[in-house]
Amino acid sequence: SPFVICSSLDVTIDNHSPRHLKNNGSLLSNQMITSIKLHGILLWASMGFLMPMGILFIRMVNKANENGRNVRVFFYLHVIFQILAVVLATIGAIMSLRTLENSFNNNHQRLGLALYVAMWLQFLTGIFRPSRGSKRRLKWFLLHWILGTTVSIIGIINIYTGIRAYHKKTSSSRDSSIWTILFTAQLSCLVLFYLIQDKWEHFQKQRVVIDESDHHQNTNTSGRSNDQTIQVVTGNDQEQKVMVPQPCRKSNALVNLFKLI
Ligand code: HEM
Ligand code: HEM
Repeated sequence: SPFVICSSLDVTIDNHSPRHLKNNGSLLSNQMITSIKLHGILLWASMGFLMPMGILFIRMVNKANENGRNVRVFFYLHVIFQILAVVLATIGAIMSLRTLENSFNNNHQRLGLALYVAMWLQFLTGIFRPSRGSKRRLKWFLLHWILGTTVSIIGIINIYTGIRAYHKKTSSSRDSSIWTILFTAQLSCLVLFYLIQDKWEHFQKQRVVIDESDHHQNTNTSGRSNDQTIQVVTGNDQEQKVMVPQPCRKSNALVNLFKLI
């Protein structure tokens, strides 16, 4: 029909113009597809991998030995990964704003734009942090924690919606479902990594704990191995507090915060 001839002519003559994308986006130039792929790869690498990895590294500080060196290594890993994440996402942002439609008429695009802004805000809060122990540090940590976690989670959601948008635009169902599965597999690896590092000391202590209980069974005939008490002598002589040792709870800054409140 004349319409088909006309629109295909349009495509061949005006290959790089975004004009023909307006008709529900089914006709895409090769250049546009390449731009979208590059956009997807950059933002996947940034918000789908580097950013969550950076967060995992700073969480490992809590577990790191008190020798100071490890702590600093994990802090630098946090900063390096977040700098890389911001650089890649910013390149992806500039690229997509220059080559894609800029219509911002769906959630992926609007949420994406908000993410670019929030990510930069987060980066700036990271750089301008008050020193540990100062008054503003607690408020800073709350902001950095909430904004950082939110950006990372919404970033992950936006990668899923991005893969869907890619599928809609290119109508290649096989392509998009495999990327969804791959991304989910990669996220599962990150979660596994988090769980392992969280339990690492526990794994290493397995033998020690068994040895200890053997020791108690041999020496402690009463069978109660945990009957030590600590007596706290207060100013008032009559009043003595008897405290039974509690098993150590793992805590992090947020738990400490709630204890404070
Ligand atoms: C967290 C990561 C991501 C963010 C922040 C993000 C952000 C954006 C933004 C702001 C736009 C609009 C650009 C413009 O029109 O100027 C856009 C469009 C688009 N993005 Fe993403 N994106 C992300 C991940 C992905 C991924 C992994 C893919 C998969 C290939 C993808 C595919 C697309 C597609 C196909 C469009 C075209 C417009 C549409 O129909 O939605 N995005 N993205
Ligand atoms: C967009 C980039 C960034 C994101 C998404 C991010 C995210 C986070 C998150 C979620 C935490 C809390 C981890 C936990 O659960 O304990 C955290 C902690 C921290 N971040 Fe970032 N961060 C970013 C950039 C930076 C930068 C650039 C710096 C410094 C130059 C920085 C310094 C810190 C420090 C010092 C902590 C530990 C605070 C404490 O435990 O007292 N962050 N970050």
